[in-house]
This record gives sequence, structure tokens and C-alpha cells, in this order.
Amino acid sequence: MANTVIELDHLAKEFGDETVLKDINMTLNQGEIIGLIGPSGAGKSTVIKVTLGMEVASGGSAKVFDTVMPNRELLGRIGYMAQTDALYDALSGRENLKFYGVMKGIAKQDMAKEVEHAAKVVDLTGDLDKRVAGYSGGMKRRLSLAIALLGGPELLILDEPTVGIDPALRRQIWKELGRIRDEGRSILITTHVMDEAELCDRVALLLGGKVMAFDKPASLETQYQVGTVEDVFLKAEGVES
Ligand SMILES: Nc1ncnc2c1ncn2[C@@H]1O[C@H](COP(=O)(O)OP(=O)(O)OP(=O)(O)O)[C@@H](O)[C@H]1O
Repeated sequence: MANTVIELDHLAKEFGDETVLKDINMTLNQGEIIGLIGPSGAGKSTVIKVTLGMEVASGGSAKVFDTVMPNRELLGRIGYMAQTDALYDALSGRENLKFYGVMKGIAKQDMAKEVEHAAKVVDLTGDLDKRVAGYSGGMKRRLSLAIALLGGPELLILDEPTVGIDPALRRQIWKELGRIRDEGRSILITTHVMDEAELCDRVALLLGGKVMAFDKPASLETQYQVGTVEDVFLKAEGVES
């Protein structure tokens, strides 16, 4: 039996009178990439925030590494990339990476290698010494992703990591995500790009506060009798394609 890295059990979340998550049941196993898809406002970021303990669940539970969240110590084992970049504009890309590297407890002697590797994956090597204030939106996303990758965390939680990133680099990033998965590390990723959903081991479709479908892309396509995850998404939403 595979090791369970994330276990969401009857998870619910309300904001005031708005029920965003009604009943979320989902698991992420070790060495697996799970894609979380759903229309804008479906609650994908909320699932991530409750999983990380940044928001308190209204019902049910979120366990990471068999521990009920929130749990501060576990955060060191998780690389998180939020939807909004949390970068220091006045510092260079390299200084941002080093700052977060220190926060993650990366040893001094490993820092340069870690920074170099993470920057290479997102193609920022040549821009590392420029101030982040001068970065484009896409470059900031890439730097945020590099920060999440630092230190080789066992679990990566990435909220729309490839927004504003061109197709060639997106392919390179997915190659790296595949390599990370093949090393036995685990990834939870949200995306609006359906081509990326096809690259996940399993896809969870979030709709109406529930996980409407959760399976391998090919199995979902068979169940919904369509040819792509995009068509699964449209059919589940009740849109005629
Ligand atoms: N802190 C908050 N306070 C009040 N409402 C919130 C809060 N965070 C999220 N919401 C609401 O929860 C709903 C789901 O938001 P969420 O950001 O999780 O959706 P999403 O699926 O990630 O959307 P997108 O694809 O557009 O990023 C939205 O209606 C949003 O307004």
C-alpha cells in the first residue's frame, strides 16, 4: 500500500454564510502528482490553504504526513507556492532565494548549489542578480516556483505555478516535476491549463464544493466518454462541447 502524504477527510470550509467546501475527500500518495482543477472560485486555493493549516477547516480534517494540520514542524518538509508572489522587490532574485533558503534551514555549504539548481529549472540563471522590482510577472512566478523547489521538499504544493510562463519553459518545468515525482516525492498542483492536467497521475475535479471526479486522466476520459480532460471538465460542468 502506498504511503499517504495528504488525506482530506470530509473537509468543509465556510467563509461567513458562504460554504466554499462542502465535503472534500481526497488522498495524495507518495510519488504521485495530483492535479486539482475546477472553475474559477470553486475553492482550489481554499483546499490548499486548509491543507497547509493557513485557514481553519469548518468541518472534517486535513492530514499531511499522517499529522492533523496545522502543524508548524511539518512546514519544513513542504514547498509551497502561493497564487500571489511573496517576494522582496528591493532584493535580487538570488538574495530572495538565499533568504528563503535560510528560512528553510538549508546549510550554508549547500546554498549556492541549491540556488543554482532551482534557478536553472525556471530559467532565471541570467537574471538572478537583477532586482525583483524589475522582473516581469512571469519572472516573479518563476522565482516563486524556484523558492518552492529549494531544499528538495518531500511535498510540493503549487497553486497555479505556470501562469504567465511560456510553453517551452512550461514543458521544462513539467519535466522537472516528473523527475521529482520519480524520486518518490509528491506534488499537489492546481491548474487552469488542461494540457497540464493530462500530465498528472490523478486529477481531482472540484465542483459545487465537492470532488466530483477523482481518477487518472485516461480513466476520467473513459468514464465521461470524451477524449480530453478539458472535455471531462466541460461535461461535468454541464457545458455542451
Ligand atoms: N479569506 C476569505 N474570506 C472570504 N471569502 C474567501 C476567502 N478566501 C476565499 N474566499 C472565497 O472562497 C471562494 C473560493 O475561492 P478560491 O480562491 O479557493 O477559489 P479557486 O478555485 O482557487 O479560484 P481561482 O481558480 O480563481 O484561483 C471564492 O468565492 C472566494 O471569494
